[in-house]
Amino acid sequence: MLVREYWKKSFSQLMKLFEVAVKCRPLTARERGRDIVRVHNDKEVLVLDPDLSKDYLDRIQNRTKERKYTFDYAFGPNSSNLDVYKRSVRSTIAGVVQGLNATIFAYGSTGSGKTYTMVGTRDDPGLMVLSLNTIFDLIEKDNSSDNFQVTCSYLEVYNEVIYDLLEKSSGHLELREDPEQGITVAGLRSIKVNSADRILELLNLGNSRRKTESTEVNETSSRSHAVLEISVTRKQQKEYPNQVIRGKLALVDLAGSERASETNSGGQKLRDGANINRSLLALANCINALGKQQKKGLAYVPKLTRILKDGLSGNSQTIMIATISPADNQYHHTVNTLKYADRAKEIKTHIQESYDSYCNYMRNQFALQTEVSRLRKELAEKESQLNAKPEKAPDDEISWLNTLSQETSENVQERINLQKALIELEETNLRNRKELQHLDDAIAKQQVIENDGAVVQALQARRQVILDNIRDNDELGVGYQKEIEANEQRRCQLQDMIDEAIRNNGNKTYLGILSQYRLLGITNTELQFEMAIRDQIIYSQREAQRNLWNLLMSLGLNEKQIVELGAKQGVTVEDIQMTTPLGLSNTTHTPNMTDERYTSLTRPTFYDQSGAISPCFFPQDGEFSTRYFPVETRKPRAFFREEHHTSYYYVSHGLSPSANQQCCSNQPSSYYGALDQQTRGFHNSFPLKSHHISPYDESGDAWAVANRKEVNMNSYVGMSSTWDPCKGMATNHGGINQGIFGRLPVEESSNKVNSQHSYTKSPIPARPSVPHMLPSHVNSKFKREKF
Ligand SMILES: Nc1ncnc2c1ncn2[C@@H]1O[C@H](COP(=O)(O)OP(=O)(O)OP(=O)(O)O)[C@@H](O)[C@H]1O
Repeated sequence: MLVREYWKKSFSQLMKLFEVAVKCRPLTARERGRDIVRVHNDKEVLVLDPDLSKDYLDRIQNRTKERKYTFDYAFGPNSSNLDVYKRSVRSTIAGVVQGLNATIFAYGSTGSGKTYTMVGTRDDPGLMVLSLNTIFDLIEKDNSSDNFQVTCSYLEVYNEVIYDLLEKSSGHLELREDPEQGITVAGLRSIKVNSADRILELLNLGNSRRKTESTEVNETSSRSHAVLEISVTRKQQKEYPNQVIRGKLALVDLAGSERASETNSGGQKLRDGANINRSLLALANCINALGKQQKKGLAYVPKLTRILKDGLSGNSQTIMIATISPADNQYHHTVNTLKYADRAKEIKTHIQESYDSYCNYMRNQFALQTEVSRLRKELAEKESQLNAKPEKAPDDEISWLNTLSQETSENVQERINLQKALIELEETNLRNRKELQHLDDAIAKQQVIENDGAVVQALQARRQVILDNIRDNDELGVGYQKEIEANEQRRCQLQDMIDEAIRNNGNKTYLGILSQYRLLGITNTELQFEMAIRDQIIYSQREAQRNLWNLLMSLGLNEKQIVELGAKQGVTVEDIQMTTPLGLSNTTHTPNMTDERYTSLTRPTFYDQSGAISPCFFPQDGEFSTRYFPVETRKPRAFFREEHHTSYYYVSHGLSPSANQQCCSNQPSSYYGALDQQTRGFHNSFPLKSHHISPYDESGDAWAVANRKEVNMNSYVGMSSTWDPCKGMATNHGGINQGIFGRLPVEESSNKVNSQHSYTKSPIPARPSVPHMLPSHVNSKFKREKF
């Protein structure tokens, strides 16, 4: 398959960029405990309460410690490494041969089976060996006549020091930032491999050099993170002769995720534990920033995160294999691992968000690059003309022009880089501030409700790291700002020189192009920057609006009172959920606030299973649908859009979105795509997978539920005119289609969306907070002039 086609295909599989699999190992011969883990439907993991004495009453009153989670894949104790590989990993490996990056890492507490899963045994080879087998198979079957080279390196990170596991007595290795290759480990041995046969041997050799300790939980517990990197270099012969494509696959066997205190360690081991956890925390942050560029100025980025940067960012595919033990005495570790893996599912949302901005960014970049290369070509032509006719332009003049052209080009490039860095910094800071708010919420919730000292301490430590990052980023931003000012000064000087030369020199065309080139470069950069700032301002204003709502509600006012109070002052107060559809509708849409469901703490927001607010939904009413599809019909349909997203969900009962015609069946249909105001059409839409009539359809009305797996795992989008999905009962919405975006409960048989954590049952404690302001170092020129 051509690389281009592969990319097209892989974009459609974008939502598979991050997947979570859980693998439960069998009880070992030494373990005498009870098996408390059950795997259902290849996706669900049920952890039973280790306390057998809990009775039926405890169970129905939800007092047991039984926990249930759903993942992309779940494997029980009878699954072999090959089973795990075939279902969850194999499809990813094909991408590596086509030049994509992928990271597969095993996460779990000590003794849960990480090394077994990654390395395996002769009878049950692990993911490292199986992946290499596939790579060689694919290369053998490739009929493109391209040349391939496969190399492996194997390193460990122990206490923030890097060692080469393929070297007998490796010293400490250093990380280097290479402008072409990104982050590299200086002096790391990279072995050319021609077949997968040797790899298990090499891995075993490497593993025997890993730092292991006997902890209370595991006799030979790995105290380090081990990274096997397989690099596939493909030299193309036909499509783009001699173009080299590199795909990297990182297979990571992390150190045990248990807390230092849990392994009963002290001294050196305690320090190991701290470093292991620091790396894990950073890895989690890095994964959370998936799809983003490397963020500048983070206070400290641990080695493991830096090493894995390429494989965790951009459009790399990442698979997390969470390993658990079925033993009852491992209950806490098992639940902690599953909770962490469950949280990792949120990463998909980030990917979607960053993909949208990534697409915009790529479009701008492409336009800019095309323009720049056109002008470069013109410049080169003019230069060759000048060289060909030296009598018309003396040598010193040509060299002066060359220098001027070179400096102009550097000045433009520097400006682009600085603006890009500043934008990235702003994005990092926004994310940091958002996380800070979440942490404040979580700390408040812990202090008020659950009062778990250890959790509060961990949250506060994380809070401090974020605060440090914000401070460092602010300082860095001021530095960038100064560099931009210097760049601007140089730009003015260069412009003066060009203007002067145009006035005095006959070679006007050349200088004119140079000037145009410089101007276009700057204009493009500024446009890009302006767009990013605009996005940020819109985002910040929404945040500020939300914060103000929280603030007002924490003072004991409910929404109705706030709206009335505003009306008395002649101020129109918009609902917190309200977001004007960008350029699509001028009418203000406000949900019916007199509805008795919307009392002060019961916002029409859904909460996910951890109690955090799930991505906001954006309801659109029937009027909006009619605007786009004026054909009179009784079939309800609705469009809705998530906040900060430009694409819309279309949900209908038996109506196609494109032709506004009856679908072949009377099933609920749901699509994801873009609305066009001009043509009033729904473009580039694609149907959402496996929509089905669910138990929510009880009302007999059009409550369509679409599995949004491609977009955000486990989230569902739907609509109804007479059905309240939160209460699980029929209700009267006065004929208005209600757009809902939420998560399904674990038990699909329940007929409520998110019944366990619906807004009526778990309100998030009110938190006084101040509106978020733009960081002070945002380019003040844009702030003043444009907004
Ligand atoms: N699927 C499995 N089938 C049989 N035995 C297994 C399986 N998974 C793990 N084991 C056994 O469980 C024990 C612990 O496994 P392993 O060393 O892989 O754990 P680990 O998570 O890497 O631990 P640590 O973090 O302490 O290094 C080993 O004896 C291993 O052989």
